[in-house]
Amino acid sequence: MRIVADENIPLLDEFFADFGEIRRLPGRAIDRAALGDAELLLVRSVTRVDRALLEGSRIGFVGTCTIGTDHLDVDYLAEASIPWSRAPGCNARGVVDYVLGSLLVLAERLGVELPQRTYGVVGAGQVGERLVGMLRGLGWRVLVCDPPRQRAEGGEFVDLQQIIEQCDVISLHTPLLRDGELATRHLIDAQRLKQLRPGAWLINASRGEVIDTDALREHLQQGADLHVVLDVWEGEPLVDPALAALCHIATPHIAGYSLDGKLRGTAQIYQAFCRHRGITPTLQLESFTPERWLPRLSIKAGSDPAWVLATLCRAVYDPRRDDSDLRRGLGGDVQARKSSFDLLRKRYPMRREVQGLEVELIGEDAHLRTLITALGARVISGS
Ligand SMILES: NC(=O)c1ccc[n+]([C@@H]2O[C@H](COP(=O)([O-])OP(=O)(O)OC[C@H]3O[C@@H](n4cnc5c(N)ncnc54)[C@H](O)[C@@H]3O)[C@@H](O)[C@H]2O)c1
Ligand SMILES: O=C(O)[C@H](O)[C@H](O)COP(=O)(O)O
Repeated sequence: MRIVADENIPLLDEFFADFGEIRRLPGRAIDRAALGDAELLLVRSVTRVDRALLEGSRIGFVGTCTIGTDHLDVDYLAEASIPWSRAPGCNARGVVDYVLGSLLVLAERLGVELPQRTYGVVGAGQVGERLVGMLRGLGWRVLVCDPPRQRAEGGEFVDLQQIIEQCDVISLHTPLLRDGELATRHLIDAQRLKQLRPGAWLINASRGEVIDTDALREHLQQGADLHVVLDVWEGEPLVDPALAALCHIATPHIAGYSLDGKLRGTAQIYQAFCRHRGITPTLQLESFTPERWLPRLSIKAGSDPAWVLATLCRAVYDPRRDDSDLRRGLGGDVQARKSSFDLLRKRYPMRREVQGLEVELIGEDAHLRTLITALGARVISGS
């Protein structure tokens, strides 16, 4: 069997070489001609998988090693009876680390106490739910908007208008849905931007199109009292330099780019393909996951909780590095800027997740134990 795969999928040989010959290509270069007589297509989010790509091909299974599926024409895949799979939740924790890292940067820059703010999470699936759990675990006030879940479960959800009116920090975690009653394209539009609370923070690590970014740029250019973090952009890989200049943090769609998240994505698609073939999976992700360069930290009971929060998060990830890398690439012509965006993603340095970090707590401190646990790190009692 021949396999065509995005070259940015890690562990391709380890998980898929036994199934056939793998042709690796930049995701944006995978077209009908490149598929040839391949039967298995493995993509990430930058390959549009639709009729134009697949009609007349021999592709019998599509796996996307991502959470998002807006690059797949799932109606066409159903019509053509081509099974497909995605990797739910694979990099959700990385996105949570990104949001937390961004909150720390904004708090420091603006001189704000994070526990005093009201947080609004829009979309409470794999990413949003983890974020809500962490923020509430820290004892912070969080409102959650997720109409599909609200309909299915009832419970304590609010609508988007309440989030806009009551929250100081809004973090977007919906899928990109272009049509229908629940469409999320331009969910945050010019009108909603104007309704945000003065001094609000707006974080988007979902998909660029969830915000009307022309409206956002104009709003910021008019001097709006709004602080913005953008990981995702309308028109990627092209970033609007004028908008980036007005953001506190601007990054090249890497919120979920922890090594753990990427490896999980490949492993989940391997498992899905095994199921599709009726094969029992034999490979385990753990055998391919490298040791962490920083497996453990020690924290003394009685330490300042704000210091502990920042220390644990930044021991693992600080979005300012990615922000600075993106900004360096915004000066050239359109082609150079697109290449820079893609290159930053292709050569992304190894980053682990806060989850999995071991923290030795020296002495007993119930408050710090709760805080460390809320972050997803593992507390080990020290003497
Ligand atoms: N920047 C990154 O690196 C990165 C990484 C992972 C995921 N993402 C994006 O984040 C999105 C969310 O990821 P996830 O794993 O939580 O997805 P998910 O499918 O688990 O959850 C999405 C949630 O959004 C809710 N939702 C749908 N329409 C909504 C609406 N109109 N308003 C409010 N909520 C709505 C759904 O009910 C669901 O609970 C993905 O679809 C992907 O596009 C980005
Ligand atoms: O949907 C996802 O899983 C993320 O947005 C993912 O991290 C995107 O990364 P890409 O597939 O573009 O490498």
